[in-house]
Amino acid sequence: TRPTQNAIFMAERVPFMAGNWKCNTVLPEAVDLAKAVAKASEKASGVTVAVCAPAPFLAPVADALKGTKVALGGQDCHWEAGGAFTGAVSTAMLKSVGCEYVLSGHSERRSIFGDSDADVNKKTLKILEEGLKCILCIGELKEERESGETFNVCDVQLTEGLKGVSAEMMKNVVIAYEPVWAIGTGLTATPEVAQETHEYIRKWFVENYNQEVADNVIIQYGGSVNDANVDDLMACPDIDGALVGGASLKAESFSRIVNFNKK
Ligand SMILES: O=C[C@H](O)COP(=O)(O)O
Repeated sequence: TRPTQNAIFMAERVPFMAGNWKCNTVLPEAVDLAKAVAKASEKASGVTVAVCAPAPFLAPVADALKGTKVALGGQDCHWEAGGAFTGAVSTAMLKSVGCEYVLSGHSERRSIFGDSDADVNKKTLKILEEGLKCILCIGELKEERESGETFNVCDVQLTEGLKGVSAEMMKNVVIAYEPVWAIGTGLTATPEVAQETHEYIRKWFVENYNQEVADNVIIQYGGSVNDANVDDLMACPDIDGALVGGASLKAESFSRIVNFNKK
């Protein structure tokens, strides 16, 4: 565990590694991958592990993960409880198949499927209302980084995404900082660049919530995390885990990520 600097609350943030399989795998591959992740996680101590599987495979993946330490997550949800919303997945559905986590505001949902900050907020609130944990994804585009807008983008996405989320509710929220220019590109942010934004995000929680929330909130980094860069990223004081896309599809790589070397 990694103690934070504030001695008053003695917060200890347990590193959290989540694989986001996105729109990949077919059923047998998904089940095999889940089993491999479960096996790799057996020997990993002091780390929380989850996989966000494609919606059609959540139930069989849940079966494959039963009795293991790997939690299950959904990749997206609708903000309505249910009804005539063809193609949508409700939080009740996700809960009923054994999900503990749901992603909200992943950059691909924002950019490809048009999720606005208001939509992301509604999804976040619904996930929490359902009693699930929300991984709220934020991050800037390449142009925004180049024009010095990174912190401003994070501020807006946090402010809008967390509207109506109390300090108490924050116990069930994880933040995933994913600079969009680093997702699936092989262009990982350097540990220094990632740490700078993570530190900004943690301070944002001091200013907009309180020190206790800031000390306890898990902030994952996402964007081309792999077996070669995970140790350096995890050595940064404000990086508490990773949201992993491509490398989570390879059992060997994700296994190495889950069993990162603590520096
Ligand atoms: O949700 C995961 C992120 O989008 C990162 O994807 P990536 O590891 O393939 O860059």
